[in-house]
Amino acid sequence: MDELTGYLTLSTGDVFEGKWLYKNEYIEGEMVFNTAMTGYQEVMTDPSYAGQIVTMTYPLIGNYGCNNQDNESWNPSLSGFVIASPFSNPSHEKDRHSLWEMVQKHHIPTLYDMDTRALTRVIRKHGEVYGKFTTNPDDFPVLKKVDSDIVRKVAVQKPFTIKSKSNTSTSKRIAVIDFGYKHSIVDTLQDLGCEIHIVRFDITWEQMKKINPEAVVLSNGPGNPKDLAYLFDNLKPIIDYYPTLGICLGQQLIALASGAQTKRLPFGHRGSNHPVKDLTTNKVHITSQNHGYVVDEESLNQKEWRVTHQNVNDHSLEGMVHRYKPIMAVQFHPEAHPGPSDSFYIFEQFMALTQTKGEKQHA
Ligand SMILES: NC(=O)CC[C@H](N)C(=O)O
Repeated sequence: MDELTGYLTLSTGDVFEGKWLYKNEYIEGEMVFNTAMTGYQEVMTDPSYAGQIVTMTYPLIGNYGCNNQDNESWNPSLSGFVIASPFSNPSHEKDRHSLWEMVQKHHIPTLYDMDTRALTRVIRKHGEVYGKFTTNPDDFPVLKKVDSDIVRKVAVQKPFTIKSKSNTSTSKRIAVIDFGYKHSIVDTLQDLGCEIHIVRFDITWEQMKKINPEAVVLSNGPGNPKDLAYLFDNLKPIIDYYPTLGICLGQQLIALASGAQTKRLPFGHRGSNHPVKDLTTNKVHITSQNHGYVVDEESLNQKEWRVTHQNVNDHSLEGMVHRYKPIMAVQFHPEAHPGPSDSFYIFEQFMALTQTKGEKQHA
C-alpha cells in the first residue's frame, strides 16, 4: 500500500479502494449519491449534506474548475466526497481555482479513482448505508445514524439582515428560518427585491413578532426532520400566522408540525433532473433535488392540505398548499443551483402569496 491509497469501508461489509485527494482517515457518514452531471461545487457546499459522504455518479469531476460565485455556504459541511476521475486542467471563463485547491482549502475529505458505479449499486440496494474513510480495509464504520443535532452545527448562531437590492416600496421583508440554508435561496429572494432577515432555527413566536416580517421561509437543511420535533411548538404559530414557504426540510417540518408524518425514501433523490408534475397545470418540470425523507401523503389531512406536485418517477409528494391559509411548500429546490431553473415560478407564487395575509386562500 502506498501513501496515496485510501479505503471506503461500508456498514454492508463492502470495501472500496481509491486514492486520497484530501486525506482524512477518520471520518464517517451516511452514504448518498448525486446524479448531477454538473454542479459539483454547489453540491460540495450545500449544508443539507452535513453528516453525509457524497458520491458523484458522473465520472468526470472538476472539468470546469471552481469559482467565487457558486458556493452555497461559507464552509462546506459534507463529511466526505467520493469521485471517479478528478480533472486537474479545468477550462471555464469563471474558473478561479481547481477542484484540488477547493478540497485542500476547505479540508474536504475526498477519495478519487473510486468505482462509483459499483458503490452506487450498493447504496441503491441497501438504502441506508454508512461509510468510513480509512487507511485500514478491515476498519468498518460504527455510525448508525446522522447526528440528531446536526442542524445546530450548520445553522447561523446570530441573526442578521440582508438589505434589499431595490429601493422600491414593493420590496418585502422576509424572515428566513435557517436550518442550513443554501445561499441561492436568499440570492433569489434578493433578486426579487426582498429584504431578508436570517433568523435562528429555534426562533420563538415572540421573537418573530418583534421582527414582524411580511412572510416567512423555512429553509432546507440536513438530517432527519423528526429530530427537530422539539421545535414544533415554536414553529406552529409562526406558520399559522405568516404567509409561509417551505423548501425541502422546510416542507417536511411544516407537514410534521401540522400533524402529518415523514418517511425515509428507499435511497433518496439527489440530482438535477428529477421530473415533477405540477398537478394544477399538468406540466412536468425538471427539478433539482436533495432529500432522503419525504412527507407521507397518506398521513396528510386532505381537508386542510392540497397536494400540488408529484414526483413522476415514484409518485412521492413534491409540493403542497394549505386550502385556507397562505402556506405553500415544495420538496424540490426552486432555487436550482445546481440544476435547471424551471421551477422559479414557485418564488413568484410565493411573492403573490405574501399579499394574502389575513385573507382566505382558495384551493
Ligand atoms: N435539502 C434538504 O432540505 C434535505 C432535507 C432532509 N435532510 C432530507 O434529507 O430529506
